[in-house]
Amino acid sequence: MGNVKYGLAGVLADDTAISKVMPEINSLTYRGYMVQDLAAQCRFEEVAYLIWNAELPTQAQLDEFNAAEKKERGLSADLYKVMALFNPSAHPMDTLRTAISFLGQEDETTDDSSPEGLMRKSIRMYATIPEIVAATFRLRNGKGPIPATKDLAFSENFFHMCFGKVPAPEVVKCFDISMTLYAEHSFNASTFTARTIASSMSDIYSSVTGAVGSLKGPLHGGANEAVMHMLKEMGSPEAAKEWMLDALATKKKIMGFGHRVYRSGDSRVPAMTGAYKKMVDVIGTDEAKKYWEMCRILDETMVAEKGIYPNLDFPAGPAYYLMGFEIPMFTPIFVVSRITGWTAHVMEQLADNKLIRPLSNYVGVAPRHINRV
Ligand SMILES: CC(=O)SCCNC(=O)CCNC(=O)[C@H](O)C(C)(C)COP(=O)(O)OP(=O)(O)OC[C@H]1O[C@@H](n2cnc3c(N)ncnc32)[C@H](O)[C@@H]1OP(=O)(O)O
Ligand SMILES: O=C([O-])CC(=O)C(=O)O
Repeated sequence: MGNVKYGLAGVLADDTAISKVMPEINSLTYRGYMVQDLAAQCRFEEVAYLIWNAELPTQAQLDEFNAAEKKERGLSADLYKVMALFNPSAHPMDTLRTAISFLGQEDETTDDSSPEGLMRKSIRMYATIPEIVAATFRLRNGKGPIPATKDLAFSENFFHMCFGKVPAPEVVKCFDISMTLYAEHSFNASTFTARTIASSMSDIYSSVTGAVGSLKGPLHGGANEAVMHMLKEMGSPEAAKEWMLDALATKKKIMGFGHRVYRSGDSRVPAMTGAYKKMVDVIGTDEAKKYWEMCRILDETMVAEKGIYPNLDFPAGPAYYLMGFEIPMFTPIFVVSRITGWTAHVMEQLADNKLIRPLSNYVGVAPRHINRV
């Protein structure tokens, strides 16, 4: 109605120099670098540095950055106590949201929004969120947390904290690529949530806590879990095409397909699918081949029937499953990466802040009086 842009579709809400989604050249750039190049040639730590500092690091800068991350590691005894009280059947996104909120209230500098203060808290969350997610994974399975080790790089350390060992290089590479691809994506719903919260001059932990709540939804980050539930429901490659045709006939949304900005394919999907395929070949089990084949059939059928392409959540979901993560851990793993983009946007918002407060188009009853006298 009128000038309302429902879902803010097509609205330019602010400027950003962090990333650019470029459907016209089927790419996405972080600080000007093509995400495909970053995925192929850089480790996630370098990408995190780039997102925050606008340039790729020299070796000396990277060493300093990694040392700063390692220094911020470690969860407090109080946070472990709180985590032990969580409802064991709660979704890990709910417990992660609460844990990040807890990090905020225990930080004496929460309200320091100087550039240095914001960067320190961003690095603190980048260091501690993987620990929270890994500890959650183990506690859910009746096992004690495994502390981080300073000898391993970011992705290897995450596997170590989850499983007590590091898998084959192709598996680690696939995970590291997923971290790079998930790190940042302009004004998606969770990032916009983070910026909106920051715009009232609230603190960065509040922004991230709100962003976690937004990412959880199945139309956004929660889709990587929904994809895997869908694959399990259909069960086999033989059933995949029929399942999808039935779903489309009954107007069901197919999880992991479609995107608000990309209309002819998500630029991150080829890099993620390539890494997923290499991992399938190395693992080589019937189960790995089965899910790969199901994905191939679903992709082919959806494009042929509706002209709708997979988004990053489509290959990422089964890739995480194959790495050994249970389904409710997939969206928290997305957070391990997206903390970089969210916090970069909070810093950008606060560097030149204007309160985010759009108008609404009122469609309720016309003005009226109470006539009690
Ligand atoms: C990391 C990420 O967050 S990526 C996104 C992850 N989310 C998903 O995978 C959930 C499934 N996908 C969707 O729900 C949607 O594609 C969204 C939410 C991502 C984008 O939604 P919008 O930009 O609002 O697109 P919209 O819903 O208007 O879709 C346009 C048309 O394509 C159809 N469509 C879009 N996605 C799908 C889908 N996954 N399955 C079936 N039909 C779809 C819509 O029904 C609509 O059809 P219509 O014009 O006949 O009504
Ligand atoms: O951009 C979006 O709307 C959703 C998305 O792909 C992301 O956040 O990575």
